[in-house]
Amino acid sequence: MLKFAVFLKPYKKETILGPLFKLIEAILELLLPTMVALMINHGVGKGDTHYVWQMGLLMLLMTILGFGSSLVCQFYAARASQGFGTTLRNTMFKHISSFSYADLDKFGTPSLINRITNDVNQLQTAVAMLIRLVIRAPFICIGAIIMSMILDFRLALVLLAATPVLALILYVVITKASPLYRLYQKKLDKIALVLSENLTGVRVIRAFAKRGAERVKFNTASDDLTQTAIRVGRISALLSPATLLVVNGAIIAILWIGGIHIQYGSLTQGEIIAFINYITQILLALIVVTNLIILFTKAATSAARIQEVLDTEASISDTANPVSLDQERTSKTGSVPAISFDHVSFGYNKTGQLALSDVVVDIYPGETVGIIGGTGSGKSTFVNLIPRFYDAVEGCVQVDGIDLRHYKLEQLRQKIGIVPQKALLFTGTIADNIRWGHEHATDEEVAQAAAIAQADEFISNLPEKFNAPITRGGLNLSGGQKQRLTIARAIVGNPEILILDDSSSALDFATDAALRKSLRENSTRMTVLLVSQRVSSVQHADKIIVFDEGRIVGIGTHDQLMSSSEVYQEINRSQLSTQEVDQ
Ligand SMILES: Nc1ncnc2c1ncn2[C@@H]1O[C@H](COP(=O)(O)OP(=O)(O)OP(=O)(O)O)[C@@H](O)[C@H]1O
Repeated sequence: MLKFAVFLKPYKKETILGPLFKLIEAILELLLPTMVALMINHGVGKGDTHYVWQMGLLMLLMTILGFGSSLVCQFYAARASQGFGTTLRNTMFKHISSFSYADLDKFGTPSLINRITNDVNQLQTAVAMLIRLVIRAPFICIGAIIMSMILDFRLALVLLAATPVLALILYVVITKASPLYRLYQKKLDKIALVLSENLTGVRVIRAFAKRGAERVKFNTASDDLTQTAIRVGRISALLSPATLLVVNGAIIAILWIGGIHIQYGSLTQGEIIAFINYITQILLALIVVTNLIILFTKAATSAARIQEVLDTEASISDTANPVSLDQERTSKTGSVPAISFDHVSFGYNKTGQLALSDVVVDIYPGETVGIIGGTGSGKSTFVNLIPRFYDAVEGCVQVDGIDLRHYKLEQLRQKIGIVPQKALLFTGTIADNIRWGHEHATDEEVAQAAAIAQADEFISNLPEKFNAPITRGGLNLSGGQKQRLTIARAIVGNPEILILDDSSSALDFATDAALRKSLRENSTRMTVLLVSQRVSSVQHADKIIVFDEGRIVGIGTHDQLMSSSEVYQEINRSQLSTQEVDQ
């Protein structure tokens, strides 16, 4: 947890002054029982009302001063802990943003959300408690023991004897509770996963009448979490009563021994009352300490989960010596392929099955290439390697004759416009969303991109046209409208390579054909990769790559493949009527 101290650096003042003010309060609190003893022995005992008033007033002043110090400490603690939480959250967010797809897959989105919210909150609370109580509680414990020793050393020994028993209880509880806290956080991740799947897939769940089954799934995950929480609670709940038992046992022993001392006149009544006050202070401080220990055990689990994220180096990052623009320009001359796959293999799981095996293909500048194959045959994986969303396990992928790993990621991705399979838009206007592809695009460029993407017609029917708002994720648009906007977003920046990953699946045949025609006319210098399951979408491409079980099983034009590739013929036979092919 010490590693996180760096996030408190900007709050040095608060972290130092906060506990100091709490210390002032603790010192004042420690003096009170001795003052009560003096008041009883010298004031009440001797009937000196003036002395009683004097001491009473002094005690009142000390209480007010203590209260003020406590308030200042609370203020500093809130400032430092909130600032700590914000900086940590921002750092995590920045770090997670650099993650590759593979890194994101490793943690899973729900777990990352839990870590950046729940776990950071846990640490934030721990920081606030650290400033407020971590010095105060042990100080009160030790201070009260010292003050009791000053009052009567033999009686204080009873308190000291109770200490190892308390330490043993703490040790047992912490060793038992720690693994359970880790388990608890994992179960919380599971709940987040079920919840996010349910909320994002609510339409599908309803359409398939799966609400009952999903409710059972959620209840099971929720019960599982509850059971773990109860196990954690049972163990943690032992701590306070066990502490109370030991300390109350010590109080009984002190009262008994103290009574004997009073009989023999070696202890005054005021002293025994002060003694009991000190024991109560110790007891309260010990309860705080035990709760702090529970809190810090939880925080340690959260800290480990956060550290795991921060320690994960982005598996895809910029090279130390990226290619210069000059090198890039020189490499483009001659007959260098725009994209080249040289014996590339790739698997999502290092030990698992390969999603791409020994892929060899060259795609030349300006070519329109269709990519076709059955579901799960590796089409999306193939195109996802080009913007370096994933790195090849074997072989090498090149763009303009340069290994992808030698590009600056930003430089590489600026060359590529990608339309993902799942059309996702962001809150804002239609124009804002299209400008994601080119921040400084003029209104004309935005309109032109929309026209190429066949989106102009539906946009012109909207009252606010390009300023029409898009709600979260593009919920207020149809699937086809969203797809057309994502296409406009990809082409507005006039990329050198345009990848359309099955992005016309929600378009009708006429719109799909119009889109392809308009792309052909407006992207003569662009290299276009058209992933599709429909033969009609790719049949006019300069060449078509056929995938089957992660391997390329055919490359050629539609006519060549119709006579040479069995897989292509089979796809063609199985899915399309002659009219569709001819469109
Ligand atoms: N993120 C992932 N993690 C693990 N395996 C994956 C992941 N994405 C895809 N796969 C697996 O890789 C293989 C190829 O998937 P890919 O998405 O490339 O196929 P596809 O041809 O694009 O299919 P579709 O046309 O259905 O989109 C499949 O077996 C799939 O299960």
